[in-house]
Parts: sequence; C-alpha cells; structure tokens
Amino acid sequence: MSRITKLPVSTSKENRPGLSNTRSIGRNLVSTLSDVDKKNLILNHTKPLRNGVTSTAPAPRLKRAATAPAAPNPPKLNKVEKKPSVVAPKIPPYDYKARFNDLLQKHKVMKEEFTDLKEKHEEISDDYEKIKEKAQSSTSERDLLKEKLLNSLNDLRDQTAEYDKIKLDCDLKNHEIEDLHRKTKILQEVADNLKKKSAEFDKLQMEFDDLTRRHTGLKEEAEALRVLTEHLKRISIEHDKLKLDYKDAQELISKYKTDTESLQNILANMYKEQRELRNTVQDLKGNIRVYCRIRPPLESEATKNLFNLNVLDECSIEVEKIELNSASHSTRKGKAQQSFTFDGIFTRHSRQEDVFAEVSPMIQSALDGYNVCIFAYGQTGSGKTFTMEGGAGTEQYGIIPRAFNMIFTYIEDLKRMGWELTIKASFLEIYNEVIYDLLNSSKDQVSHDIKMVNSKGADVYVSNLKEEEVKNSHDFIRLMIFAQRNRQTAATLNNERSSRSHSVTQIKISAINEQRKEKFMSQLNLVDLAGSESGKTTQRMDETKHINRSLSELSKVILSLQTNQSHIPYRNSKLTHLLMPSLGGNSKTLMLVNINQFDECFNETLNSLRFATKVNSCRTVKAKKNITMVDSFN
Ligand SMILES: Nc1ncnc2c1ncn2[C@@H]1O[C@H](COP(=O)(O)OP(=O)(O)OP(=O)(O)O)[C@@H](O)[C@H]1O
Repeated sequence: MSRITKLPVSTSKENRPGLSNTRSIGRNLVSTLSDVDKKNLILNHTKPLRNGVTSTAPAPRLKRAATAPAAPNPPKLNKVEKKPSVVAPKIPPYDYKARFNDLLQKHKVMKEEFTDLKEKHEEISDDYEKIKEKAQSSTSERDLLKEKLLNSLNDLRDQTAEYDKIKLDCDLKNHEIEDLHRKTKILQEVADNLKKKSAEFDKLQMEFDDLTRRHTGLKEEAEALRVLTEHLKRISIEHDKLKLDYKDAQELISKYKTDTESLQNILANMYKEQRELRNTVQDLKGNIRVYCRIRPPLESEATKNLFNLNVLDECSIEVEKIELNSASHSTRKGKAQQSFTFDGIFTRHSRQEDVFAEVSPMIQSALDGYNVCIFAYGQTGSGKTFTMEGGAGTEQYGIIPRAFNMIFTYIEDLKRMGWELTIKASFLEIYNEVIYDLLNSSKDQVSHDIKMVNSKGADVYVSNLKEEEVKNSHDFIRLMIFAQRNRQTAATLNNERSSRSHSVTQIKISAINEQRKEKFMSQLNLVDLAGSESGKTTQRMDETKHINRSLSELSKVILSLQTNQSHIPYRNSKLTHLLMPSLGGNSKTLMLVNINQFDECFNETLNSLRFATKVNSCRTVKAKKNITMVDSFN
C-alpha cells in the first residue's frame, strides 16, 4: 500500500534529468552483480590508470560508466515516467476487480521496466568489459612507465653522483681560487710596499746625489777657501802696507783739499772778478747794443739789382741808391750817401759762428744773472729767422740753438763751482696783438695775458703759457722744432703768418749755490720780430698796422729809456709789455738789424737802419745783477 501511495512522488522526481534514476539503476545493477564481480570492479577502479597514478574517485567513474550507456534510452524512461503523471482515481477497497486490474497494470509496467533494466545491464556489462580491458592495458602501460621511471631514477642517481663529484671539484676549485685571491692580495700589498720602497729609494738616491754634489761643491769651496785664505794672507800683508800708504795719502789729500779749497776760493773770486769785468766791458759797450747784418743774395736772386753798400769799418756802413739815366742809359747817383754806425757789422760773408761770437757775451750775462733780450729786426726776407734760428746742420745753427749749447756747456763749469741751475723754456708768438703758445698744439688755445709777477712791477709773466724744463741741448732742440712746426702750421692756416708775427723764445735760468749761499734768476728773451716793411708796400694793412704799431711802441720805449723819462710806455703793445724786464733798467739788450742789398728794398733798408740807429743811441742805466744772498730770500 505504501509503495502504491509513494509512486506519484517518485515519478515527479524522475522529471529531473535521469540522475536519481541512474542511481537507482546502478543500485539495482550492483545488486545483480556477484561478490567476485563487485570485488574485481572495485579493484580495477582503484588501480592506477596511467603512469602509476591511482584514481581516487572510483564512485564517479562508476556512476559515469553506469550512466553513459543509459544516455540513449531516455525516451523509454520518459515513456515509463509519463504514465503515472495521470492521477489515478482512488479505487474503493471493495472494488477488487479494479484493484486487480490496477495491479495487473502495475505488473505490466514493472515488467517493462525490468526488460529495460535488463537491456541496460547488458549494455553496461559490455561497457564494463571494455573498461576492464582498458584498465588492463593501462596497468601494463603503468608498469612500463614504472620501469622507465626506475631507469630514470637510476640515471638521475648516477647524474646526482656525478654532479656531487663535480660540485666537490668545483668547491675545491673555488677554494683554490679564494686561496689565489688571497695570495694575489698579499702579492699586491707586497708590490705596493715595493713601490713605496722604490720611491723612498729614489728619494734617498736623489738626496744622496745631492749630498754627493754638495760634498763635491764643499770640497771645491774648501779648496777655493784655502786658496782664498792664502790670498787673503797675502792681501792682508798688502793691506797693512796699503794702510800705511793710505795714511800718507790721506794726509796728502787733506793737504790737497785745503789747497783745492783755497784754489776754489781763488777761482770763485776770479770768476766773480771776471763776471764783473765782463759786465764793466759790457757797460762800457752799452746796455743796448746794435749790430747790423747784411744778407747775401741767394742763387735764385743773383739777377736782382743791388744798391751800393760800403762797409766802411767794423762798425760803419754807407748806403747809396744808384739810378739809371733812362735817356743815356748811364748810371747816376740817386739819393745822397748815408752812413750808419753800430756796435758791429756782419757782412754778407759773416758766418753764423761769427755772429754768435759777438752775441755770446750777452748769453754769458744771462748766466751771470742779468736779464737779456736779443731781437732781430728787419723787413721780410732780410734774414731775421736765419740769424735767430738758423738752417739745417750744426754749422747753420742760429743764435737760439747756439745759446743753448753754450748754456749747457757752461752749466758744467758752474756746477764745479757749486752752482745748481734749472733751465725752463717757453715759446710764444704775438700775432695781431694776440699771444699764442707755440708749445700748445691744440687748436683751441686759452687766452694768454701778460701779468705782473709782484707788486714791484719789474717782472712779468704770460698766463697759461706752457713752460718746459730743459735738461740738455737735445731737449731744447726737440722743443724748438716742435714750436717751429706749430708756427709753420699756423702760418699755413693763416697765409704767411710767420712773417707777420713776433716770435719769442723765453729762457728762464734759476741758479743756487748752497756753499756760497747765493742764488739768482735771470731771463733770456730771444725775439724774431715781424717784418718791418711799411704799410705802403703791403696789401695786408691790418697785420701791418699791428706790426708797425708794436715796432713804433718798441722804438718809443727805447727813446723814453734813452731820455730817462719817468714814464716808459711799456704797456702800449704786447711786445714791449712782454719785453719790459729785458728792456728796462735791469737788463742788457742786443738788437740785430737785418738788411737786404736789393735795389727794390732800398727804402725799407733805410728805414731799418734809421730805426736801429735810434735804438743804438739809447743807453739804459747801468744794469743791475739779479744775484742775491740766499738768506735774504728766506
Ligand atoms: N746770412 C745768410 N746767409 C745765407 N742765407 C741767408 C742768410 N740770411 C738769410 N738767408 C736766407 O734768406 C732767406 C730769407 O731769410 P729769413 O727767412 O731768415 O728772413 P726773415 O727776415 O726771417 O723773413 P720773414 O720775416 O719772412 O720771416 C732764407 O732762405 C734764408 O735761408
């Protein structure tokens, strides 16, 4: 009864894919197997399948084996399972016929089920056989593999043994290598030590060599010392001898010294006397002295007509103009003969050194402490610049460079008498009443004025004027050339300016004698005056006016001095103002009047000679020396 009632439930379970069905089939199938078969089946399924690997899941294998053949049969099972899906009407207990029919029906179903199961059992048995066969082949394969494994294990064991051997060798080698490393390190240290020792050895060797050298040197020095000592001994003997000689010589020197001093005193006194004598002579000759120099015609001027010029004696000349009678072509005397007398005449044959021989006492006076002024007067081209500056070559040197040579020669004599001299030079030009510094080559010149040195008013100086100290005649020649170039540059810029300007070379001499406690300062002015031609003969009226004015002022100053006027008009022109210290009482003046002998220049020559005569007739008061005792300056 219970089975009948449970049937619909089990039927509903069979609707799921036939797993539970398969289990029940397996259970049924197992129940049909004999004990031996069961054992074999278990044994076979627990044996290793391949390569000795044992299956640990026999149950699923069994399930799969059991279910695998059942797969194609589901329709049959479904057919069986579908039948109970129709719920049978409950059969009353008393209806035995219905109950019998029902049982029959159930019997029929079970019978069909049994037939199906039988078929399945057969199928499974077949599968089982196949699997059994496979299991057997797997076992043999496993044995084969087992054998191979054993062989491999043996090989492995052999190789392991060999590996161990190699490893051992390797360890040994490593050990040896470490040992070698250690040894190498030790060797390296030894090598380093050796290197150090070698360096030390080299150093020691050098020291040794040095010591050897020094030793040799010392040996030589010792030898030299020995020689020297011997020499010294000899010298010492000589020294003792010389000492005695020296004592004698010293006595002699002190005697000479006394003699020298007395001689020097005599010399100084003689020098003083000579100076005074020179001065007296010059005073007698006059403080304003005038010389006339006649310029020879140049080669290019050989064809020019000359007027008559006779040199009467050393101091006088006579001039006379000759005129041609146009009708008879005979010569006839023109203007009356005129004679002029000066302190000296330099003919056309006089050389530069002849002129300087006469002039040098004036330079000497400057070195004796007097203010001196030497100027060259005359018309353009009469030879003023040639007389003052000269030409190229020492023979052609004029008064200025010769004066310097003389100053520097004489300085040496003065030095011997205890005098120290400082010479300063400046070069200037007066053009149209404006002063230009010839040592300043810049175009923009500052203005220069003539100023008083002190309130006494005797001395003057030019403001902003460059003054160069001159140590020797070369220095001076260099400066003179520089000044000449500057003057020429200005002349080029201002057509023939050099002829139309007064050029002044100023030399300042300061001397001190410490021994005699004396000092003096003097000034030497060397002037190359502008051409003196009259306004009628020149077209450059403006320049001429300035020149003539300054020359006439010069003549006025000289005349005022001559007539002992209380007022001397120095300040009326730049030239006279500048020359004030050299023209006034405390000075010596020398004028060189330069003349041409050309017919065409006759009138200008006459003018020049007359001007010079006027100057010559002027005698200043006795010149006073600027020398002072040093103490009174302090
Ligand atoms: N005594 C002389 N012996 C030879 N040549 C002379 C003599 N005097 C002047 N000369 C020459 O005559 C020329 C004119 O002379 P210099 O230039 O000295 O004249 P200057 O009066 O200075 O003229 P300027 O007023 O133009 O300067 C120059 O060539 C110069 O060398």
